[in-house]
Amino acid sequence: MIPNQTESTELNLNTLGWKPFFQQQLTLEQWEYCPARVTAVHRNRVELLTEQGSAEIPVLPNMPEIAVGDWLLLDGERFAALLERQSLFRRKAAGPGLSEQLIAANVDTLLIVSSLNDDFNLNRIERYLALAREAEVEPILVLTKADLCDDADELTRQAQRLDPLLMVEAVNALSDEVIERLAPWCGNGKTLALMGSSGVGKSTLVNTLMGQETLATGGIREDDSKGRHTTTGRSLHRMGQGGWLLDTPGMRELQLTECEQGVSEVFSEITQLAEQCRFADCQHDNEPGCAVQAALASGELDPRRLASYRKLLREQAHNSETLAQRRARDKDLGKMYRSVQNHRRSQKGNR
Ligand SMILES: Nc1nc2c(ncn2[C@@H]2O[C@H](COP(=O)(O)OP(=O)(O)OP(=O)(O)O)[C@@H](O)[C@H]2O)c(=O)[nH]1
Ligand SMILES: [Zn+2]
Repeated sequence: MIPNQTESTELNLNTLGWKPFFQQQLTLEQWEYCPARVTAVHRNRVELLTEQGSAEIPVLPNMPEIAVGDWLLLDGERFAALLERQSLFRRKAAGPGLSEQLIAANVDTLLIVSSLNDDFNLNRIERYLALAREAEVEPILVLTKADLCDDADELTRQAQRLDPLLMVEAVNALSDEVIERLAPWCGNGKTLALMGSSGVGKSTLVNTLMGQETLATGGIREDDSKGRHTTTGRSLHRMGQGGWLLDTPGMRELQLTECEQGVSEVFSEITQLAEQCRFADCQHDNEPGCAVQAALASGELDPRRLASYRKLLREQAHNSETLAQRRARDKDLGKMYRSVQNHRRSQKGNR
């Protein structure tokens, strides 16, 4: 594969998103290997970027499952190791097989995109926040269509109340001002992903953030020889300011699976109250000594928050059920194999 000119001249480990977290994982002998960032995962090959430019390796049966954004080590042109991930988005795979699907690895920041028109919905924002927390990625809330909204300030305040530490940016996604507002998360080596429902302005944001670089690197879409738009296989795109935009269809429509921890973190005030309930298994309905009900009664806790918390817990439980069941089965099977092996070993020993 011929390396793209722009890329090969600008790429180094820092611009690719390499961090001390990855460096620290290397064993002495691995210092000789070449670190490579995964830009696309296909059924039988993985596309990569190294300091030397684009590369490709085949997917072999003995390799671990690889996600876009992963860091690999190459021994020459061969896969040598997958480095531990700093963050990971995953979901239950579609179809009859109940396996997990890796969506995106080593994302630094998740842009939660929500528009300030009819789409504005605190419960939905909370769902995305739970996904970000579960994946251990810093969320930034981007409220689009500020130019079309009369009460942008009030809605921004409502969103900010979800979490005083959350970065909230109300923007016009069509304007270049966005580039400056989001610059802290788009710089050299930073990896960004975005999530949000249909029509909120995700593509618009992507186009604005990609800027001229879209043309320089091939970007999200390329014209084929007949002038038609074709989507390239690559899911990791260089932004105008040097960062990377990780954009896969799976990322945009991620569901809550096995997200209990993430949900608890987003609703930390409820989790903390629940610890003060008299009964450890309190359902916060009519039990005596329920701190959650007491906080509702005193006005300290917003009833919307409790309803949203319960809904998200139910949702994630429903989506995870089959996965959890499958895991339990695997565990039982593992136990059986081990006990059979132990039995065989002890029989051999007796001979
Ligand atoms: N005035 C204004 N229009 C916007 C803004 N953001 C998006 N739009 C418009 O809203 C429409 C939908 O935006 P898209 O970027 O296609 O939305 P999307 O989230 O990518 O939608 P899907 O592709 O369905 O997921 C387009 O017509 C945009 O031009 C904004 O901040 N201000
Ligand atoms: Zn309670």
